[in-house]
Amino acid sequence: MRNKTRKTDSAIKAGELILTEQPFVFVLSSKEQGNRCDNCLEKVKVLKCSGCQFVHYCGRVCQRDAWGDHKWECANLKRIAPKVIPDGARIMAKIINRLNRGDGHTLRSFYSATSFRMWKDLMSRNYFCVILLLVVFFFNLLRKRPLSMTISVMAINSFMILDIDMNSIGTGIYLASSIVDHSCNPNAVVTFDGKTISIRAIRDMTCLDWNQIRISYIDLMKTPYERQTELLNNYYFLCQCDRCMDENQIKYAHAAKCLNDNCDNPINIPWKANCQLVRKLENGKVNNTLQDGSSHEQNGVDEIQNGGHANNEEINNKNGFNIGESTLDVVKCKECGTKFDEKHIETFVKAMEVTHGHLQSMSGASVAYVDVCKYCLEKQEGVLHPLNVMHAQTLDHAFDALIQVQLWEKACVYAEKLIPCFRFYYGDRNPLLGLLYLKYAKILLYKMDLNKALTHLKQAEKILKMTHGEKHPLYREQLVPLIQQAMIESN
Ligand SMILES: C[S@@+](CC[C@H](N)C(=O)[O-])C[C@H]1O[C@@H](n2cnc3c(N)ncnc32)[C@H](O)[C@@H]1O
Repeated sequence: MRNKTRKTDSAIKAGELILTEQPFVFVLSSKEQGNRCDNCLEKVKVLKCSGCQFVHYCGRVCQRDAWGDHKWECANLKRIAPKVIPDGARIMAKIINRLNRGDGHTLRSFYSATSFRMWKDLMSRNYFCVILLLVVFFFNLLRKRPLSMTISVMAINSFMILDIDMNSIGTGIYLASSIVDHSCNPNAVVTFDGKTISIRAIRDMTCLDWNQIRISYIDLMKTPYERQTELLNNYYFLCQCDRCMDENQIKYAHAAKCLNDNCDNPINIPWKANCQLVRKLENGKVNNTLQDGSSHEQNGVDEIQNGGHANNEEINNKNGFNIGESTLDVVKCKECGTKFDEKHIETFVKAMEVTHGHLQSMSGASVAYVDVCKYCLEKQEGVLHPLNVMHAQTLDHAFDALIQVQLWEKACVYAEKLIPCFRFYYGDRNPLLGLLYLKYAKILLYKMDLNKALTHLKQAEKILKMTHGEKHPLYREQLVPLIQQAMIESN
């Protein structure tokens, strides 16, 4: 596959496209079956394949385009009843089909004019991770090495395909793009137009060195510890990026608001036994610093094998960590000296516990609940720091839920509070921040608050031009017409 690549020897400006590529294999999520075309992933009227009665296409062009891959799948799908096929199984079958056709050793996907990756490169490069994964998860389940190897490579190298609103609609393996490592403070971003992946720089670079390019593999609005755990569990490395090690990220993540209204210093109150905010490596070992300042050390390998969970009770007992005792009566703002008494601490702990419970119950749900979010936000008001990650997550859910039920006024209030949180957790050059500005501006436009709408549309333009490029449908078909509308209406 001759991808659109970029020269490696000249400087790169933020916003430049550095790679665009078609997938080696991909699948549309089963939850999207019947809503989107299985080939171009467009959300349009679709018709079922008359052969397998499972996949849907928007028309003859896509059906013909997909036939090379679907032919084999179609014949096999016909034999399955009921047709409930997990996405993982479907993509796995597609990989096996490609490998049987010999594409694993022949299909080259270029990330520069002369350098490329093939499926077999993924198998060998991720060898350590694959072996680890085999030992931990699959050893007893899958004794056929080639099959389990394929599953491991698939897990580590797959990309979630996102729609225009950054919702997941499928999974794809992109051979060249899979060269890129992770950072929670990335210098490049991934976007999709249908199934086409694009990687753009979001920082200026002196040249294109693929060893230095970093994208984010995960949602960044989490504590460093949660991000590290997710990366450890799914990608088998301990993230030590500057954002994970940033004291500010750790300080604000679970912070209380200072009782002094004129002080915005984050206050750290231990709210949950054994709650960790970051994993640190010291002398090759993971040092889990607890929120109360005490710490314990663990061997990095042990940490990986246990997924970071196995020793929780043991740590708890060892440290004798107990909320409600000595640590709590000394909570005092380091900036202004304001003291927290037992009642304030109890209110904070309660707000954190309530929020934690509700966020967990909403995390798997496809929609957030307005009343639940409002209840949590009332408990958080004046208690949690405005940049506390759980406050940010609640606001995020609340904003989406309010848009669903068209409660525009309240949505605007939450959007205002959400913007600084997005900047803090996602950074200033993140597609989600651009989208937030766009969604907020749409509401402002509807409310005829034209000047403010235009200001926010300009913010969205600045970010989305860099992350998506001017040719992307989000920029061309959504943002530009809204800017034109706002300009015409405000004149
Ligand atoms: C999709 S691959 C990325 C490319 C990989 N470095 C390669 O050459 O194939 C994902 C794997 O790369 C490694 N990786 C990615 N980001 C990393 C980081 N920040 N630190 C350490 N290892 C990382 C992990 O082993 C992870 O499972």
